[in-house]
Amino acid sequence: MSDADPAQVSDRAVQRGQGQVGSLGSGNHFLEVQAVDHVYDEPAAEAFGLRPGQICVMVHSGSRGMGHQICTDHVRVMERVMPRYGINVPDRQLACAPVSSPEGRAYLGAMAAAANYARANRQLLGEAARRVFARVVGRRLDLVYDISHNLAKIETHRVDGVDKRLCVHRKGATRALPPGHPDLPADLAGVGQPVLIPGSMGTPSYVLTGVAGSPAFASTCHGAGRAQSRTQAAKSVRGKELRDQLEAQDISVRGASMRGLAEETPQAYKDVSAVVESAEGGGLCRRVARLVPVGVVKG
Ligand SMILES: Nc1nc2c(ncn2[C@@H]2O[C@H](COP(=O)(O)O)[C@@H](O)[C@H]2O)c(=O)[nH]1
Ligand SMILES: [Mn+2]
Repeated sequence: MSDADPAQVSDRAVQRGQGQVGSLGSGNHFLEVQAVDHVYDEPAAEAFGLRPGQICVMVHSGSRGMGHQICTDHVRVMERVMPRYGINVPDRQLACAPVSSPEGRAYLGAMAAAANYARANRQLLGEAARRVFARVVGRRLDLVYDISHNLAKIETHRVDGVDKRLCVHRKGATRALPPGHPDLPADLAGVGQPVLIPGSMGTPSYVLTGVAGSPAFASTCHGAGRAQSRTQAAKSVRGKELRDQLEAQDISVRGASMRGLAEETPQAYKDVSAVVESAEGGGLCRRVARLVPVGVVKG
């Protein structure tokens, strides 16, 4: 993102980022080998380079400790300056300042820097996957799309017939540009932006595309979303038992810890197919392909 302002990133954040670049991270982050098991829209799938039976790699990772530190640093600043702007919030996590204020601009600049770091991080993870695929199966991996989520960006949207500059904050959400959007590269102009909605390590994930007339500022959900807390999930199953169950369904699982695996049990997530159907029904996006897990690495 060209509006990144590295001067707004603290030394502590840089330090945390330096040690982690090229790593997956724990929790819901993953690198998953998947197979395309259903295509809903052949022309769109073809434009994205997807076909039935094809093997893909989906990577979910972000700005790691650097992003976390940036958030901590700037929330602290926001808390301090809120009274100056007459802002009162019920929870400190909602601490904020006007977008155009020095504090608001500083945070947006730091957040854009974190988004660039996250992209570099995913490029390294993608490159590692490419090298393994080239060495082991002699095949190339081509990029379908790389997109951030949990990000605020300044964008232009038409509101009541007038173009407006808005700060669009996508939390638990991702961008879904419709066909013909000026920010799309030429090869995607006729189809729209590829949208990735992962499910869980034991259920399908989806590739969708943005649609015209979205009522959500060209946004949709990013993922099925949790149905159970990590504690509830870890109480419901043991990591080893879960890994055996998934292996019995021909899904290979590698995780940094058994407790971490249990916290990520598929039952801890909502039914991704139902979530995707409602997003499509709500006019936010359109299904292109369904992918099923073959092997998953959890950090
Ligand atoms: N295909 C997989 N999907 C997974 C896995 N672990 C979590 N998830 C899904 O990803 C999203 C992440 O969304 P976020 O907004 O919380 O970052 C989450 O909601 C799940 O639906 C996995 O191992 N494989
Ligand atoms: Mn995420």
